Amino acid sequence: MIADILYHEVEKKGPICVGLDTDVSYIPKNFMEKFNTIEESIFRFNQKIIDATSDIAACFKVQIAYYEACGLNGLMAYKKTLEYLRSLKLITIADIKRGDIAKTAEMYAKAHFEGDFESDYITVNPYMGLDSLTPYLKYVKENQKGLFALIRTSNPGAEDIQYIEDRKGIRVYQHVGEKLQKLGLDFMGSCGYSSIGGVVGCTHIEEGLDLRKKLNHTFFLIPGYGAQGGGAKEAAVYLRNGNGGVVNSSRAVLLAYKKVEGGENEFDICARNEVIKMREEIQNELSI
Ligand SMILES: O=c1ccn([C@@H]2O[C@H](COP(=O)(O)O)[C@@H](O)[C@H]2O)c(=O)[nH]1
Repeated sequence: MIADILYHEVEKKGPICVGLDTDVSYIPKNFMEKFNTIEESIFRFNQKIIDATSDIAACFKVQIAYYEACGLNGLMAYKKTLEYLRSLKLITIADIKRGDIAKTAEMYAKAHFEGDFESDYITVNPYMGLDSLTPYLKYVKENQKGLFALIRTSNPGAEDIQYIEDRKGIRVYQHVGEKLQKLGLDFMGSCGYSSIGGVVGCTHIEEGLDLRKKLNHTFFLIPGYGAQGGGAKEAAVYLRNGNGGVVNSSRAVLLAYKKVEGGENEFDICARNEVIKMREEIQNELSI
């Protein structure tokens, strides 16, 4: 099960997921100019970030929107980035947030679990219902693939729909989390977590405590660190003995060089230092 592989990566390296949300405007000008195409600039930038962090990051999340925004050039960079990560046996999460009727989901599964854009995990939006997840499950069972399904997202507007309560005061996201955990019981790894994971933002500490307690077999992908205001305190509540989740940071890592004088010439080292700092902050919080 992919959950076991990710669990062991976290054990070895700590719970950090590096987010490769590579907006071309983040690439330092002098680096960008070394290459003839946007595709090559994006890919080579990612490659430097990956090489600088692969020993301290449990996994890498590639957010497809940043690549789609650059058209075919971007998608080529996306494909090459995933291939590079997989060639180094690093765990990949394709942040594609798909959600559609089962027949269409079948095509999304084929597109992102096989072929040009193959990834270990993909993110899905389960708010269309559990039938929209069914086509992915055969890949989870037979091909060591995994899902991270949205539960309680990190954005302020998460409250608009995810906080709607039933008559007993139970919120929509709590129902979603419980349904996903139940579905995940058929895909349990020996580590005690399922390959059907959940996305929970580290921007709200109270929800974190409750979710960690109730969803004891759900491995979490935890965005919201850094640029969205989440910190070690909020992220740590989702972890158990330092495991059971990976904390994503994208902008704070990719743009770390902007905080250092002359940093654009060593953006990869700045990214590495940011990951080390983040890992230390979370570890300190866990040891309190
Ligand atoms: O609830 C969610 C779900 C996904 N994301 C994604 O995570 C990263 C966050 O990027 P930062 O730059 O570290 O803020 C981004 O790819 C989002 O699409 C999320 O933020 N919240």
